[in-house]
Amino acid sequence: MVSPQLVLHANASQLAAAAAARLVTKLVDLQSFGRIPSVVLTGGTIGIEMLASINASPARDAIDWSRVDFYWGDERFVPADSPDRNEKQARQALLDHVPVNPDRVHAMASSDGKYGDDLDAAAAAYSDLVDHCNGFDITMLGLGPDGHVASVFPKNPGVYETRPAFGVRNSPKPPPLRISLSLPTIRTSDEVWIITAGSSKADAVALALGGAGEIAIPAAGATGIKRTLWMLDREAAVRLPSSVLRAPVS
Ligand SMILES: O=C(O)[C@H](O)[C@@H](O)[C@H](O)[C@H](O)COP(=O)(O)O
Repeated sequence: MVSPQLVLHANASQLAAAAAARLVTKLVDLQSFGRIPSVVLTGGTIGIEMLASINASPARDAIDWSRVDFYWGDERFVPADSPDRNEKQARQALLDHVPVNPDRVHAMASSDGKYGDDLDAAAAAYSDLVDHCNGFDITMLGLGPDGHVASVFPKNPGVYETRPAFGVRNSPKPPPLRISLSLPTIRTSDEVWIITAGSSKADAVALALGGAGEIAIPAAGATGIKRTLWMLDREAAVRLPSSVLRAPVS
């Protein structure tokens, strides 16, 4: 397992802009080799701000958006038009403003979609979809103050999940019903980027990078095959020992 790489930024808006620039560059690079990149998007404040930053970037149109496969790390199991939907927020921030191929936007079902309110059927369908894609190029994740990534919460049954995707009930973070990729599936990604800002995340960052196990801190188990990249702002990094803070702050 590759050791995590740490990049620090001065504040949340610089972090979102830097993550956006990094994703644009990565997608252009992968497409220059004739690849159709598969990217796992995240919900959450920074995750959506990053997408909006891509949309505002002049480099946005350097990407052939019709040749990118989009997945989600998790989704709230609510009606499609709910403002809580990660998909809706991602579309508003970026996906509805670029010429994506609708067949390559692989959203997790909503509670008023094809599977109705059957959370387990909706999760099983996403499991089947993910089973047939051979891993991801980049999985982006936000981080909760409790160390959750996607909707894998500490000491919750989800930390033991081995299915590609699963239903979450009683999520500690509202809304209660969700679909999430499991940690083993996140680990099929070539690169995992954990992008987080703010002092409320500092303890979780320090525990995840300080050797905590994934049952207590699921972020500790969010690793990529080739790269695990932690992109932080100063506040989220404040509990890290100086020995870890080798990366220059931008
Ligand atoms: O659906 C979700 O809620 C997210 O996927 C979740 O994993 C999020 O990324 C973290 O909770 C961080 O969220 P914030 O950046 O808003 O704190």
